[in-house]
Amino acid sequence: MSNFRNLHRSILALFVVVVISIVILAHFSVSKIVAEQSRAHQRSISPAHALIVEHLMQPLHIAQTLSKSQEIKSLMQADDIDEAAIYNTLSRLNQEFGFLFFIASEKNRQQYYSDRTTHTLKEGEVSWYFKYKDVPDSAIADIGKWEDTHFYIDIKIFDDDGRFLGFFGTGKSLQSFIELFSLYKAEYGYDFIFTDQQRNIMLSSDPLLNARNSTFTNLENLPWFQDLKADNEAIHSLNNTLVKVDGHDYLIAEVNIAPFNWTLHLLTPLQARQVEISQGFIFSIVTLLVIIFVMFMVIYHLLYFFKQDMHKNMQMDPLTQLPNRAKVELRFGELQEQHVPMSCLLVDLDHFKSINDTYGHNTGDQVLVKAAEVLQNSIGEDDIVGRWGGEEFVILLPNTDPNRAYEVAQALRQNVANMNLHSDKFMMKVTASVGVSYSHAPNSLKELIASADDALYQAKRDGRNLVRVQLFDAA
Ligand SMILES: Nc1nc2c(ncn2[C@@H]2O[C@H](COP(=O)(O)OP(=O)(O)OP(=O)(O)O)[C@@H](O)[C@H]2O)c(=O)[nH]1
Repeated sequence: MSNFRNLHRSILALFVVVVISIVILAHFSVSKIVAEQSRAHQRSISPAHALIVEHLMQPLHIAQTLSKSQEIKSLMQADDIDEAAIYNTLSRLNQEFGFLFFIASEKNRQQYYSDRTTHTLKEGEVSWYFKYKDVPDSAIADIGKWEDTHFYIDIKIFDDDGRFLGFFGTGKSLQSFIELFSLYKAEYGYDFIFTDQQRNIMLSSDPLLNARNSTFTNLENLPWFQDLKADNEAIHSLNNTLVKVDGHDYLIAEVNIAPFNWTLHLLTPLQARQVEISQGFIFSIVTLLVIIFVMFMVIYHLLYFFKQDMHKNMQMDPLTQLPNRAKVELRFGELQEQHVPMSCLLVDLDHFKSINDTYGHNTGDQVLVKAAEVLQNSIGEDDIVGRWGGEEFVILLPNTDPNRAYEVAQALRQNVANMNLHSDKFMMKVTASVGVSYSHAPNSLKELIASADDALYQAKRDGRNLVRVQLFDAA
């Protein structure tokens, strides 16, 4: 019963451990996945912001700051435009900041670049100047100079009286953006698409989408946008939209670049993220399965040992720790199968009732334990001693003839009589009577015991503390 309680407790403890492990593991798995995702997101978004700040905002701010300088204003409002002075200023700025700078003068309708080239701003030939001149915005981002496509920031310059003097600005070769984007894409897998308000693609990490000879690709003409349109007529925002580009899933994040009235569409490839997440899940599930498997093995072994233990206990006499009747019968069966001839001894303590009555049941128990020990020590390794019931013990002596069995019985009777049972309170004398039977080929233990019992009865009748033999042979 106590074994069962122990097993019950162990299984309960294991169950609690499994549940706690699963909860902890689930918690750590989710945390790990979230952390991994946040890290990946951070790792890719931060450089995206850095890229926008460094390559779009910084030129804008530099151009805006420089456009407020008196030097630029003076050069542009002079009655006689000093071309040499303009070139000197622009090339000095170019050396200082590393960008291309330009001045587009309203006075003489000429555009001067820091590389000391000039363009005449003739209506009908140069569209941007006349297009942006009349718009209310003071800073405009544009793509132009088609033979070597550039990204331009055009800042309007006015004199102190508010008269329009032209544009001052910076430019950056589109090729340099393409190189930047491809580096970024190779490292983080993200795609960029910058669009203006009409969804014309101004810049993109896909070189095929960038403007060529004043022809812009419109975002709405892209196949994946067409697919979206098929499902949803009016698409105002693409933020958090899932799209399929060339058979791969992408998630779009939109970033508004207010100073240019542009929108950046950041396309996140989901496949890589899915792989990362599924790797995280697979790791967690494998760990979970390993834990469950280990727990299963522990429980399995626990049950196995419990069963062994139970089985052992079920075949043991709890008081004397000798095999009980069932175990003796089992051992007899094994010997019988091998046709082993054997002697059987039935040992009964004499007047045991009076021991109980005189000294109490506990002392009686101690006598039984002591007698069991003496009997065990009086027989050989291959012999079997068990408690047959009450104060009666059975001994099987395989391959032992009646003469030898008689000698063994006499010796153990003597040993019992010599048992040391003295204590401060009493001096006790215990003896045992022994009945011996023998069979060359025993048919059943019952018959063998019955003969030994007859012999034991004779021993009792003849005065106790005696050995009597009754031979028995199976027919
Ligand atoms: N202390 C104790 N006593 C037991 C146990 N099993 C049986 N007994 C007692 O053993 C006694 C056996 O008594 P009887 O069968 O009359 O035999 P006896 O007194 O030994 O007399 P004889 O066998 O004729 O010599 C009974 O009083 C039982 O209660 C046990 O496990 N512990």
